[in-house]
Amino acid sequence: MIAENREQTIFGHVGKKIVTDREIDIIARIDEPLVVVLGNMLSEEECDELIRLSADGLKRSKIGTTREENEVRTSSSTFIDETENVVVARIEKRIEAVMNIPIAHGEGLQILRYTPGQQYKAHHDFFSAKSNVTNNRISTLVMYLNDVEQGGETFFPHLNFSVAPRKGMAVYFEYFYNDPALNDLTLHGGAPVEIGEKWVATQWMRKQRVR
Ligand SMILES: O=C(O)CCC(=O)C(=O)O
Ligand SMILES: [Fe+2]
Repeated sequence: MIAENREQTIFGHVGKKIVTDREIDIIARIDEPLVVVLGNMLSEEECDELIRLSADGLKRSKIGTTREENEVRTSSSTFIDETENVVVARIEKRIEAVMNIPIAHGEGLQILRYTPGQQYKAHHDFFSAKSNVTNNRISTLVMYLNDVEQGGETFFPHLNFSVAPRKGMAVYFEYFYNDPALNDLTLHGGAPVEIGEKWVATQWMRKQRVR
């Protein structure tokens, strides 16, 4: 498809950098659906702080609206609700700038921890039409909080694309296109961790504010 015919995106950044309180690098992008690999999203200290804050709250992940334990995602997860924390507040400001949406549209940062063998099978982050969710998700930022020795890539099977986790880096994608086929192409998952652990922080944004 030629550029002029592209659908409008939420992420408005062009060029090599996004200047926030940090200079974030735009390392790679696929244009439709938009998938962007970002460098220097978080400092090492910020990654460590998010892991530290979540350590107490981690429990086996619950997914979907039924909150049943499920084999689609075998990692442990917790939501960070410490919005008072200065590090969390600073990161949320930066996320707003990168995702180009007020943080009030966000569900709160979710921290996931995968141990060897754990994975998140291919899924969409938006809820299907038949789920009757009115305020659906529209975009995702997955931030890598540590280096994984082997495995744990975020993969997009329809795009033949995958991102290897690297501490401080992130992958952004959006699925608010008029053309449902483009949204469907954002199918993605977290490949099984083979050696080491994998920690990520995910921010999902909704069409309307939630807080
Ligand atoms: O762990 C990953 O690489 C992907 C995480 C993910 O898909 C999500 O949190 O929605
Ligand atoms: Fe996801």
